Order: sequence, then structure tokens, then C-alpha cells
Amino acid sequence: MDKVRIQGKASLHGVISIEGAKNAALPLMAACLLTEDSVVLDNLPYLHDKKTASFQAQTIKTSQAPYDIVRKMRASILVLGPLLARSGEAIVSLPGGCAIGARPVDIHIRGLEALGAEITLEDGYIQARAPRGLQGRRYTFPKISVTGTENLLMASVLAKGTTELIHAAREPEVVDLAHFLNHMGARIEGIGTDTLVIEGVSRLHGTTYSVLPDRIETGTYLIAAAITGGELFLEGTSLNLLPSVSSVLERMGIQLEERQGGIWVKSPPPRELLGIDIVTEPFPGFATDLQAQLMALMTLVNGSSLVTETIFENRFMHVAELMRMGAEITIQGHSALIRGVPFLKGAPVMATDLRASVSLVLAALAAEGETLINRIYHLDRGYQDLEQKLAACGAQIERITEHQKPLLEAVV
Ligand SMILES: CC(=O)N[C@H]1[C@@H](OP(=O)(O)OP(=O)(O)OC[C@H]2O[C@@H](n3ccc(=O)[nH]c3=O)[C@H](O)[C@@H]2O)O[C@H](CO)[C@@H](O)[C@@H]1O
Ligand SMILES: C=C(OP(=O)(O)O)C(=O)O
Repeated sequence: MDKVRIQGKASLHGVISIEGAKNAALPLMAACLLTEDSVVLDNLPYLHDKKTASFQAQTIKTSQAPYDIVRKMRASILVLGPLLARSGEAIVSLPGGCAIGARPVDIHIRGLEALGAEITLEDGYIQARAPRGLQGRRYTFPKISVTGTENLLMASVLAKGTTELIHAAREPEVVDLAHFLNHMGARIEGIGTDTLVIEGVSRLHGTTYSVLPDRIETGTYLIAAAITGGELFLEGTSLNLLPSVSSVLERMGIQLEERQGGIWVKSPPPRELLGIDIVTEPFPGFATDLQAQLMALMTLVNGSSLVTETIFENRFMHVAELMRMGAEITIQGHSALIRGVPFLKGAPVMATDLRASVSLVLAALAAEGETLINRIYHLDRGYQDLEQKLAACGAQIERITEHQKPLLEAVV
């Protein structure tokens, strides 16, 4: 299994380009199932050899999404709405994703049922049918759900009549999906608000669309600059995507500026930054996906900070690993009290989920000595070219690839 080795204490200086958002690219790809025409998506992350891909679902050959594919990605639940809308049936495995809580999909299911779908759960699979098509209705989300809103949005664009989605998520990735669907001929109003009104249409057509920048990757590198007392220019992104996060960072003492083509960030060493209290909330509140990274920074600032996690019940798995590096953190229920310490020390640590993993990378960049991060496969799900981007700005970071033993040796 690959590991990342970091020799800490190098301050970061340079330019980092921000990729298209993982959490926008996946719903957009799922939405391509809604048309038989060809769709071209640009600014896709992760596709190492090409950033633009063309999708065409002329005919739907299967309405099934099997466990082996779906277990690795939360967003694979997003094929449920489009498959049902387009072909009247879908069999989708219950999804995986980061193990940060129970993460049920009851809201997706209740919402689709409200639009007329008949749904049963069998052997870990959601079996959904809408033999007479979906019917527009008013549906109030009992709780704000990002992928829940995206699934219902994609199901309702081809439903008969008007759908009203109340208490909908307003995350930039939901907004991006709604704009994309309108580019394909959908009729969605209220984009960016918590009430979406969708007038069903009989078909969608192809289009060309560019995925919005990744605000979580952006926030992660803003914190990388701060934790190393460095100065970076983040290319291809905008502070408008991170209202709460930028206000928190500025109150801590970090300088941020929206400049032509990206964001400029400069920070004094973390010891000169102030502690702060944050609560994770749906957008426009502080993103839970940046909680672990900010906590890494809080371990080194001057004073105490309090982090309250309200979105996921099991999202403090980085705490034990940060403490192995010398952080002082006490967890009480959904809150973590972080007392800033003068320094962290490198140690062998274990990555547990995507954002926990990158919080360890950030801590290691600032720590004295060497940190070896194990199980880093989580990182590859969210950070394209992480080591290369950081190394180009002065970090001492390398990936150690453990090659499989030769077959003969393994058998003996
Ligand atoms: C692929 C993707 O976009 N992932 C993001 C999405 O996840 P995801 O869409 O899974 O997160 P949700 O917004 O749905 O979850 C919010 C809360 O609602 C609960 N809930 C959700 C659905 C449901 O049917 N029942 C239910 O109880 C969840 O357990 C959680 O406590 O939003 C999260 C919150 O911003 C982010 O951390 C994830 O990075
Ligand atoms: C929790 C995350 O991803 P997913 O929903 O794909 O598990 C994340 O991006 O931090």
C-alpha cells in the first residue's frame, strides 16, 4: 500500500492550480444519463490524461449499478434519479464513500417516492420503478441533503408537471448541477436558494459545460499556506465559493485577496494566528469537508479553538492521529477543544478518510522531523497531483509506492 513521507517545516511559496470539483463532476456525469445526445464536460478532475470528456448515453443498456462500483463512491447514488427518470427503472446498490457516519439514503428514497416511484430495498440494493413515469410534486426535505437534492433535481427535470423542492441544499455543486441541467434544456428556477421549482420537460439535449472549481481543494491549499507561514497563488478558483471559510481564515489573521484568475494568500507563522470557534453547517455555513484541515491549523495557533461538527456523527477520526503528533485536543460529544501548542513532531500516522488524510498532510508540513502517512489511497479520491503540487511550492514530500512481491516469493 502506498505511503506519503513528509519532512516538515518548509514554508510554501508559489502557484497551485485548482482542479474541477469532485463533488460537482460526479453529479454532472450522472446527469449525462438524462439525454441520448452527446455531452462534453470540461475541467474534470482525476482524469490524468485528459481534462475534457464526452459522454453519450444514446440508449440505456442497463439500469443497474452494482455494489462493486458503487461501494467506493458516495456520489454513485446519483445515478438513481436519472436512470429512473429516463428508463422508468433503476437497481442501485446502497452507496459507500467516506466512513464518517451512518450516511443513510432515506431522504433520496422518500423524495423519489413522492414523485411516484415504487421503491423496495432488497439484498443491499435499491429497486426503483416508475412504470407510468415520474409526476411533479411538492417535496420538503426533512433535513438538508446535498446528494439528496441533486438526485431529486435530476429526477424531476423529466417528470410530468411542476416539482417544488423545499429546504433544498444550496451548495455551489448543487447550483452547478442546476445550471448544467438548464443548459441541457431543463426549466429550473430558484437556483442558489432553498426552494427549487422545476417545470418538467419531455427531453433534454446535449451541451458543453465546464465543471466549477473545487472549493474544498481551494480551502485545503489556503490552509497549507497558513500552516507553513507561506504565500501562495491559487489559480482558477474564487473566494466567492468559500464565504464562511474565508471569513474564518481572515479572523485568524491570514491575508486573502481575490485577484485576476485566482486567490492570493499570505500568512504569518501559525503561532502568530489566533484561535477561533467554528460550527460546521450546510452552505453558506462552514463546510464539514474542511473541518479536519482547519483543525490541523488550530493545533498550532496561539490560543484555543472549538470545533463543533453538526453534519456527520463520526468525523473526528483525525483527532487521535493529530494527537500522536503532539496536538492537544479534547473531544466532548460533537465538539473538539483544541489548545494550540508551540510545535508538532513528525510520527507514523494512519489516514482514515479523505479529509482526515489531508489534515495529516497539512500537520506534517508544519511538524518537526519526518511523518509517514499510511493508507493514503483515500487522498487520491480528492486531491489530484497532491505531492507534485506541494513539492513545486517547496514542500519535502514524496510518495512511497510499495511494489507487490514477485509471485514466486509471495507463494513461498
Ligand atoms: C458526493 C458529495 O457531494 N459528497 C458531499 C455530500 O455528501 P452527502 O450528500 O452524502 O451528504 P448529505 O448532505 O446528504 O448529508 C447531510 C446529513 O444528512 C444525513 N442524511 C443524508 C441523506 C439521507 O437520505 N438521510 C440522512 O439522514 C447524513 O447522514 C448527514 O448527517 O455533502 C456532504 C455535506 O456537505 C459532504 O461532506 C460530502 O463531501
Ligand atoms: C465526504 C466526502 O466525500 P464522499 O461524500 O464522496 O464520501 C468528501 O469529499 O469529503
